[in-house]
Amino acid sequence: MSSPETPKPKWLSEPKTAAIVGCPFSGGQPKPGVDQGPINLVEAGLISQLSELGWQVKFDGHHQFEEIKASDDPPIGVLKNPRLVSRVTQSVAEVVSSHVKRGELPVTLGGDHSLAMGTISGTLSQYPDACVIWVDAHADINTPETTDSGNIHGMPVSFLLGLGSKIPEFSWVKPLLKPGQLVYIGLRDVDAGEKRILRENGIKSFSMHEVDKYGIGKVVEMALDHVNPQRDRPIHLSFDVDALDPSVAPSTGTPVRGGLTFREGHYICEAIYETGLLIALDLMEVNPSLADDVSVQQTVAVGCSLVRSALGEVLL
Ligand SMILES: NC(=[NH2+])NCCC[C@H](N)C(=O)O
Ligand SMILES: [Mn+2]
Ligand SMILES: [Mn+2]
Repeated sequence: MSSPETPKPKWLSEPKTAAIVGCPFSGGQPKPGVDQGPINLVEAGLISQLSELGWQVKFDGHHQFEEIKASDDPPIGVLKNPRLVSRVTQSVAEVVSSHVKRGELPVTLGGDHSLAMGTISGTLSQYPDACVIWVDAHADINTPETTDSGNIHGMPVSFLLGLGSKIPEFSWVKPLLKPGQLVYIGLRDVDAGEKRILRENGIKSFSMHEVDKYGIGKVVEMALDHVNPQRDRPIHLSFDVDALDPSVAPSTGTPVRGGLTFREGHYICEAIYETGLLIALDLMEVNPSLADDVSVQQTVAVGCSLVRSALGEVLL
């Protein structure tokens, strides 16, 4: 493959360093267990796997988030666990920002996808014109007005874009993301209100329909052409493991059939690595308490291999 041609990353320091940000957090959705995702990914050997790829790996342990008792965190409107999600994602934003600032590549392991409110805020605070490639079955762009579930993992993108009513609890989230900086791949379960938001804001998305129609190679190229036409902007890749088909990654909270194959998921990561522009990576929504042991192992292994692909593992 093309490892010799991979451009030297302009934004990463030498020796190239990956900073693992383990986020055992489940407050953005109702199913327990997703907080164990990062613990399982690290136990499966992710750190040594990345070292073998030639990265210095920094891991300061999984983040300990302050706890807020459910009774102290009643819903704000329909938003569930709002204070907890706000405080956790704010602290994640600070950690990610400090790694990006030092030229380290933060690899944030979720945990649920509300965490991306923090990771992307952190990246954009250092590189305001970075682009975001969001790989997911879902658009996670509900506002407090459109959400049916009240689960904040279905809303981080709208907060980052500054859409919807302003919730004082989340006033730390600055609307740093502009619609043209964002592109989706893998969508197939998008709520009616979200479809309207995507349309009204002209947000580019490649659903599974386009993946079927054009093939993943062309889709990634078109996605990059949209957010990064000159291939000169840093990239934040936010990968929700439920983008993969449930037959590939069964242990996740909101599986949707008809997803990316094993290779399509890895191809996205490989192609983004090849740009030499990746500065931050999220791997979210691995939930080891859902499904049987074999499925859990399979999902954790796929999670590790997606991260390896994004950090330069090649087939040949
Ligand atoms: N990160 C995820 N898995 N999000 C699923 C979101 C599902 C649904 N659209 C909601 O807003 O509740
Ligand atoms: Mn999802
Ligand atoms: Mn998601």
